[in-house]
Amino acid sequence: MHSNVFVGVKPGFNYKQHSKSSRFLENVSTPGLSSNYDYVLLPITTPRYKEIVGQVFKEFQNQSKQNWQPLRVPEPQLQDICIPPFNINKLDNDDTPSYIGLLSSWLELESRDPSVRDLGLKVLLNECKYARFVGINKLILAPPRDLSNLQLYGQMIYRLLQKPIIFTAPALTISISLPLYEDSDPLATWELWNTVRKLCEYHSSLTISLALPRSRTPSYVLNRWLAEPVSCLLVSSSIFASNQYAYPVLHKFNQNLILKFQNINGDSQILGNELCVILHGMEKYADDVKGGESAYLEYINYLLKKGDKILNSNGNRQFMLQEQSRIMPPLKPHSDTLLNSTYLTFEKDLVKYDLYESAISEALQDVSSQESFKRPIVILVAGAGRGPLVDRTFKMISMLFTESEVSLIALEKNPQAYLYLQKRNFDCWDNKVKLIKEDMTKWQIDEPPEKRIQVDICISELLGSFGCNELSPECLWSIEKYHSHKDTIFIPRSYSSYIAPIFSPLFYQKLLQTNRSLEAPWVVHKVPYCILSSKINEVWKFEHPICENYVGQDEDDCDTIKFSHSSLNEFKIKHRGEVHGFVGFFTANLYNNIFLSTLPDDSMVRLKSSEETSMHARQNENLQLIKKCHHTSNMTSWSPIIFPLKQPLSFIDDSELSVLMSRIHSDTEQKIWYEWSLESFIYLMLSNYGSAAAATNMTIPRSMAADDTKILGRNYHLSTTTNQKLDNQIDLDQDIENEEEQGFLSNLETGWQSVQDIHGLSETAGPSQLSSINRPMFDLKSSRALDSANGLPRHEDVEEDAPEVHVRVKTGVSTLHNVGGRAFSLQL
Ligand SMILES: C[S@@+](CC[C@H](N)C(=O)[O-])C[C@H]1O[C@@H](n2cnc3c(N)ncnc32)[C@H](O)[C@@H]1O
Repeated sequence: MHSNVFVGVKPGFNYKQHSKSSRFLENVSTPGLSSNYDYVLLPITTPRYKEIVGQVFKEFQNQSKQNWQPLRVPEPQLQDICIPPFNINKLDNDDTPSYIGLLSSWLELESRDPSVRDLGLKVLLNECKYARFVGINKLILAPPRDLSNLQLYGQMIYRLLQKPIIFTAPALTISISLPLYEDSDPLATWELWNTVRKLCEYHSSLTISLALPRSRTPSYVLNRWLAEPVSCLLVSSSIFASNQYAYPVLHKFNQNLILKFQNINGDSQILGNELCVILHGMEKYADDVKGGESAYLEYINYLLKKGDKILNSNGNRQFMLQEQSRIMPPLKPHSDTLLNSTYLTFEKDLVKYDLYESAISEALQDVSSQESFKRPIVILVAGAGRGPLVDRTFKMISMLFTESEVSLIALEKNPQAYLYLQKRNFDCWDNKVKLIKEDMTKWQIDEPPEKRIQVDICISELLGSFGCNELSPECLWSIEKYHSHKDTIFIPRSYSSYIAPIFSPLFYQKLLQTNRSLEAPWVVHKVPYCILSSKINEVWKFEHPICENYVGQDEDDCDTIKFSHSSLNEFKIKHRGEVHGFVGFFTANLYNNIFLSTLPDDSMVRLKSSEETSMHARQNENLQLIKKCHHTSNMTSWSPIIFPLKQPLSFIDDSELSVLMSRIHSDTEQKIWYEWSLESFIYLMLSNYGSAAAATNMTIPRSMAADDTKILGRNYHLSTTTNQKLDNQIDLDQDIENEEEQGFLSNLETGWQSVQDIHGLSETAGPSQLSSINRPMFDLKSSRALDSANGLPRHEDVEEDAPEVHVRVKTGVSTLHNVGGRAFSLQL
């Protein structure tokens, strides 16, 4: 099995020499290595094309002073192209590498001069046309140079994406190259990308190529990128260290970073987006490392193979299953008839049934030891499906009881599943199971109470991805009301639902693209998302029997009270971002200490406390019920559910999100549904309160502290190679064996340098024809007058000794989603 990550190289060559000799670059690509890589990254056009276009543009400018004419940009000629117009369509078994194209980086798509922008777009179109002709489908584009014009850049990209040359199948992918992060502001490059992507309305042909950093990536930055459509990882030879044998190796944090992308690659294939690791600059240090240029390639191939092995190991069942990523509507087993194939999928999850078996066994033992239970003990499997829980119960009963001591009933409303049960009863259970084809909410309800069957143990699995979303509470209430006594045991005896705000651009993009409702919950399988909060909140809990918990309630109100819940949840979020919705999980207590959990591993969960506890909790933070939870190991039955937001909501550093989640049970409308909404806040510390202008000592979130149009790092800001432990830093080194490193080969290169190298920007002058000679590339200076030490307004601007007031300021609010169940509801 292979993780499907490809390897690409950008060969080192001299553009000028190339343009003179007009040899195609494939002939100068590194000889003898082609079997080790799948792609060659090459510019579409040569510097000669730039010169010709520049000349045409000058003439256009001169001419249009007298007589305006539309700008005509010539298409590249044979001498202007780097990739040959032949031998491109590969045969299936051919392993000659394919091409990834580099679009011209000298264009100024964000220029304030409309004719410069127009020129840029026309050149890009010419290059895309040629790329399509030769069968290239992935093209890398340089980021904007000047962030103050980011909207203009985004506008040009969007115009390009609207052209049939891009979207006609097979669609071209335009991938913007960016450093994975910047030391000075780790989320700045993500923010740049996020702005462009939003301007382009989450266009599915727009992806990113990330230049790997030299230093350890903070985990919150990496997690953000792992949820994005990353098509290429750009690996500069300068980020390699050399091991004790002088071979080039990557630092462990970058090995692990590649492994994480490798793991998620299948998930990002929701876009058909395959990941490619592109090596560049190998020629630079070829003489300094053992094995020369090929050593880099061998190393990357070795790393990816090693990654495949780790991901295919026994502990990673999900990866082995290699299932396609999917977004599905939640099942409605109460009102719909499930398919045979759906049952088959349920039944593959042996872990779940093993846990049920343990719970059943413990419950049976408890019951058998209690005098209060009359014989025969009546056991009901409510919603038996094709019988996996009946199987397990039958097995336990046979071990613990004689035939006359127990009566086993399997109740199922699905007529086809019922046929299956009949066959199994005959084949496997000696016809000893009493089968009932009935809806459990209607079962014997019209019979006089003394004629209704009373059950001692009720076993069910009516749980959805959010716990209560397959109407387990309502269905089991019927059993409780009509068929239980005070000692009836319910398996599960309780289940809780949880939510957390998430960032999931791919999920949002897919819903937009496929015209699916942004107001309905969706079950997502292998769709990357990133939980934004440090905690996951329990929103409500159902316990069986239900009525014990409602002693003293008016019987008439009972249904509504039991099944409707509203929960207001607060989430603190440290780093700025974008919320696309809320992910939902559940845990269930089957019996005694036996639990199922779909919560992610190592999640910190804030448990729902009673009103009384939460009052104390407010007074004393330590009383908060926080617990570390894990996913039930290797349990595959449930994928998370996502409650989307119609409009993603942006928030800044140190924000607080307040989320309303409601479960509404309406007897009059005979349905249940969920509604949700969101508000965002920040806290400000104001002094001289009352004087609106005097906001001092503000706890300014980093994203506000600098002029947000110019927040990226300086002109090739030099990253420090410190290994200092940042908050939230990843430390994934445990499972990678130790490799001796003897320091980096060069100390001077950053992600920006890598992006510059990829586009050949260090070798060419700036776009001289377009009046920007000697201007720094990516001139992303911060412009606001800030105290350089702490990013706050300068001290002289701040009034001292003013009284301080903490203010909670609302920064955003969403609409209420799925009002009245208009997009999604469950029929009773
Ligand atoms: C999630 S499936 C589980 C089936 C089975 N226990 C298993 O583990 O494969 C839920 C089953 O309950 C049945 N079901 C749901 N609501 C029901 C109801 N009100 N009355 C009877 N059966 C119901 C469905 O038809 C389905 O077969």
